Amino acid sequence: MLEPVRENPYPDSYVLGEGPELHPWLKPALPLLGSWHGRGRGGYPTLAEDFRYEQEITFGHDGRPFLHYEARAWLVDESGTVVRPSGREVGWWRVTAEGYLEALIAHPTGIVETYVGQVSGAEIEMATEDVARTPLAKEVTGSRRRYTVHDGELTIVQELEAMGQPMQQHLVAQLRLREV
Ligand code: HEM
Repeated sequence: MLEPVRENPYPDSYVLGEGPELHPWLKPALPLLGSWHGRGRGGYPTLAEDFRYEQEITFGHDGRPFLHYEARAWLVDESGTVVRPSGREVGWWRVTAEGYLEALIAHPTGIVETYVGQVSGAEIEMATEDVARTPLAKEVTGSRRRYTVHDGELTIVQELEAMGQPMQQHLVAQLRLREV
């Protein structure tokens, strides 16, 4: 018989003041903490049509100087009716005292991106250092992201260099913090 195992003593926290104390290096990224929910629009020159989506994003921490990140999106039509699941990604955002940021983001589409960027005030900018792809993945060669928190709203603009196209916008979304 196996000994009973205790509960994980280091659960992630998504709310400031609950769970482990926030690592001081994460202070610049503090506005991101929590669970966000909102809507976006996207398109790309290789696609026949633009699209709309809804998205939920969570940023949590376990007291160490990195954020656990997860984002899930699903397509909706013009009237807001749910169409099907879409982009999904998980990762780690590593932040230093100076607000330097390194992120690792993995996609179920066979792509892993590493980013470097900067957290300054309520704005985060990052660009890919590397994009690794499995043999079946689509050709993505680079990406840039900007996250801005203003008046309780998180705006995300994402540019993509893929399918032989130059870097240009694929996604823009606005989200609000959701109580957990
Ligand atoms: C909110 C997240 C995202 C949503 C809602 C989204 C949505 C879409 C949609 C609807 C398409 C058209 C094909 C289809 O119907 O599935 C598409 C294509 C594509 N997306 Fe995204 N996407 C997201 C994130 C990403 C990310 C993070 C990347 C890169 C890592 C990416 C790269 C691509 C590529 C390469 C294509 C294919 C273009 C082509 O086949 O010509 N997408 N996306």
